[in-house]
Amino acid sequence: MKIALLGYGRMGKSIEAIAIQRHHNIVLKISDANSNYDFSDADVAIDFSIPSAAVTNIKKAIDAGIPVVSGTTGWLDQYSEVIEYCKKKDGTFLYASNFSLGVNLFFELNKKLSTLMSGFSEYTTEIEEIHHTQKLDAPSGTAITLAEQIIEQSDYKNWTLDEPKDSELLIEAKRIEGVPGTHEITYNSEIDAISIKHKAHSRQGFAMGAVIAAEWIKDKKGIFNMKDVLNIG
Ligand SMILES: NC(=O)C1=CN([C@@H]2O[C@H](COP(=O)(O)OP(=O)(O)OC[C@H]3O[C@@H](n4cnc5c(N)ncnc54)[C@H](O)[C@@H]3O)[C@@H](O)[C@H]2O)C=CC1
Ligand SMILES: O=C(O)C1=N[C@H](C(=O)O)C[C@H](O)C1
Repeated sequence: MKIALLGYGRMGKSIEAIAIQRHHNIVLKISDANSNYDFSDADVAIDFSIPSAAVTNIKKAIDAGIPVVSGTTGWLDQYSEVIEYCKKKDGTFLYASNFSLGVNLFFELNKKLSTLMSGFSEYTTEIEEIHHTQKLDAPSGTAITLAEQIIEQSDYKNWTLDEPKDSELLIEAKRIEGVPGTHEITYNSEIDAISIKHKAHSRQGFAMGAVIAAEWIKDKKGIFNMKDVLNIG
């Protein structure tokens, strides 16, 4: 498979290493908006860039008729616009806030636990996410997905990074040098606390998941997510 990498930073480089191990070729590497976006050689595009560049990158790949997988976070206020664009152009698009198998299993666990806890108002819920200090967005895309799952099952109406008011679910975003990505959800009462936690040891799981998603999407048409790829949930 011939892959265009839209974004060649920490994730772009990790994806390149895994793609080569799996006998794929990297035919295009984009590092900034002034690069030459010549997709003519590519079967699929993988976007791990920056929040302000993701939408343009995704649309350029769709315009070129190339299926595109995106893991860039921090641009989701434009998600519906991108989905409409992709449908209009009869393109192929897959977004995931987290591509690792472990986090996608964790999403399922989160849904189950939040359903179980929904009847017990003595517990308050909070999410903690920890990432490296170079991360541009807060909270993480993964924490937003976890929060949306909890909100769907509970009386929480939205999430906040600040002191929570009524019906607000607290996400605490910490930045610590070298941390690839840790997410923990805690249900706290006066009597006890229940926590579930996912801790990435490296970027390998994210990169592997992105390559597997690109392999899976290559010859498909439409809008997909990681649940479709992993067939879970
Ligand atoms: N969904 C997932 O599983 C994961 C998502 N991420 C997300 O992926 C994104 C990238 O993460 P990292 O690689 O750690 O960041 P990074 O900062 O190491 O890499 C981003 C790269 O994008 C490049 N860039 C700047 N403007 C660009 C443009 N117009 N087009 C293409 N590239 C451009 C930068 O030069 C940089 O090399 C972030 O949004 C991060 O949150 C990161 C890990 C896992
Ligand atoms: O920026 C990162 O590094 C990560 N970003 C993703 C997110 O925002 O959830 C996924 C992962 O936790 C690493």
